[in-house]
Amino acid sequence: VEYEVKRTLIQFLGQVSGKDGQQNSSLVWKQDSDPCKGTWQGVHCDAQNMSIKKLLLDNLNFSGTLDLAMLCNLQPLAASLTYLSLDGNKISGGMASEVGNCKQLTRLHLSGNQLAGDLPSSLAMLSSLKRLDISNNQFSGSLPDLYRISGLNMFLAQNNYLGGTIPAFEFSNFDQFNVSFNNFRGHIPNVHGYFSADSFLGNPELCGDPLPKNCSDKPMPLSEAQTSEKSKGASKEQILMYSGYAALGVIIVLFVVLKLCRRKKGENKVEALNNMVGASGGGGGVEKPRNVSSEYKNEVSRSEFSVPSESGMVSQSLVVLSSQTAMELRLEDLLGAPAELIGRGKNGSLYKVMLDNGIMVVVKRIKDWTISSHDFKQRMRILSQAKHPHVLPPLAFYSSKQDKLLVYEYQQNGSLFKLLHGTTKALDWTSRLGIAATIAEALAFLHQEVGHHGIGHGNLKSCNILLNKNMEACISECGIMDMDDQRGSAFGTSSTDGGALDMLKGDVYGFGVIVLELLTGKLVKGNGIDLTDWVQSVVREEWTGEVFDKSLLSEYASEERMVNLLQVAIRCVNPSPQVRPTMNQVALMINTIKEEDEKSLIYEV
Ligand SMILES: Nc1ncnc2c1ncn2[C@@H]1O[C@H](COP(=O)(O)OP(=O)(O)OP(=O)(O)O)[C@@H](O)[C@H]1O
Repeated sequence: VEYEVKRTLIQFLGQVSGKDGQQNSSLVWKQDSDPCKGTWQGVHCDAQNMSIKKLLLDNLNFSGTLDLAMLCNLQPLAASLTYLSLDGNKISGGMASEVGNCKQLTRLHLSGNQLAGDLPSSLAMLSSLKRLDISNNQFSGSLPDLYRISGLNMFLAQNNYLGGTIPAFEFSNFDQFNVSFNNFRGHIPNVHGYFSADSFLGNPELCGDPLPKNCSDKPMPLSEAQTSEKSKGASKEQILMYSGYAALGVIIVLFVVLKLCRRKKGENKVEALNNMVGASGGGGGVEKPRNVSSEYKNEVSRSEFSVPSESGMVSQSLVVLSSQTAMELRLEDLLGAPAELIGRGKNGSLYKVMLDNGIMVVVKRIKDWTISSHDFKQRMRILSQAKHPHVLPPLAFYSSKQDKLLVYEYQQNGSLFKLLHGTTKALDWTSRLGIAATIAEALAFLHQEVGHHGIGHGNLKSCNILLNKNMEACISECGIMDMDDQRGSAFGTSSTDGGALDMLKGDVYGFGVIVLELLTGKLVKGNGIDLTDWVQSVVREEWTGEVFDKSLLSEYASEERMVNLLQVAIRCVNPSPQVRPTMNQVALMINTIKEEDEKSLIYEV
């Protein structure tokens, strides 16, 4: 291999690894050795002509900058390199236009880095390219003409800030295609059924099949509305149309006021969701939807739908996360539907909303959460991807500076809190143990899937454990509370520690308290007594038997296994977060108890 090629590769490695020109400790690329003799890790050569074919440098914790110009400007290298992979590092910088010189590239994998800036138009000149993965970066701007690359069969660009419209790709050529969670807008070109909504979700201004959002319902973005009006001026037709709208608006306002007044009647505290978002939209940013079917919706969306984002320029709308749900959920549907306030916690308010199509959802409104829209969007994306049968996913969300709305499916069987402390028949031991095992497993899953993103549940308590239609426990409202907001002392975490680990250990504490509720049947704060303190003091006095719910003892449930479960709970609520087990360990311990319980039942039968 030529001296110049080796020198360039060593320089490239120095830059991209972020070791200030020094070699990454795990890789030994030396000028006096030959990259094609197997000593340069990550370098693969063409055995016949000893040219560099592949650079595979995934997950090496690189934190430098990407200099594609350096690689692709060196003719002998550009002429042989077919595969460049740098997935899963922390590389910053952008994609230099010189990438277009690496004409032999068939695979370019840059996923999971911090690359930013526009994609160069020269990318579309890589006519041999088959697989392009730029997902999970911070790329922005519009897509180059990638549809021109006839052999491209994988394009992954999810989780960036890419915008503009999606060009008419020949989707039948692709086995993978994903542009979800970007800022793409407009009509999705015909995918001919090759890809589902999952490939396009999380682009608030994108519409059409396979997304549930019809393009005809799409509100015109404020910026576009403003510029088009400014540039063209109002035509006669427009003036007529707007005065028509105004007259219609007055009628609709009267109609809505009348309707709301009627609805106010009765004991139920019914509120219209549009009022609540109206508060946040007070800052301005009124925008007219192009074509909304009913008059009522038209009014609602006209006055409340569009709330300016932080930038004040781009309109915000509901981001639908779940393609499974058959409903065409739109913000105006939510705002127009009757909403009943069913909870007002420290996190925000909760509304039960009956949609036009008869589906019941709940909308959690969180006010003044200091998370940026971008971080919130990322968080929602991550959470929506952590799918588990016992974790209730958000169906959709909406974000403005003051308000965050989260939509969940309504669970008609209520919460574990109600089940334990309400008036219904007491739960038996097997059901309680089953619930503990289910929650432990679901929470362990959540921690494993999203914990490394610094996300945990954050507010685990028995009213956030809901019972689905099969009466199985599901964890709800995951990840919508920051550690900073958490009840530090109650969760036994010090606010100074912070960080993801604390969040997870806070969840372990919350879980421990739920198990104590299951075992004792007592409220967490009943008559001013803290359940955790009470249990610990009773156990210290060696009166453990006194802790358990009397109805369990009379059932002749195994006290031994109840004590085992109690011990797990006590470990979870240890005042020192570091000493608490992980949720994975907890799930294993509880499963063992459950298995023993099941065995004993079989034995008894
Ligand atoms: N998806 C849902 N379906 C049915 N009931 C729900 C749903 N989500 C929450 N609830 C119930 O609605 C009530 C109010 O919920 P809310 O989240 O406002 O209370 P909270 O959890 O105490 O508040 P916070 O989360 O702010 O601490 C609770 O009893 C809860 O169990």
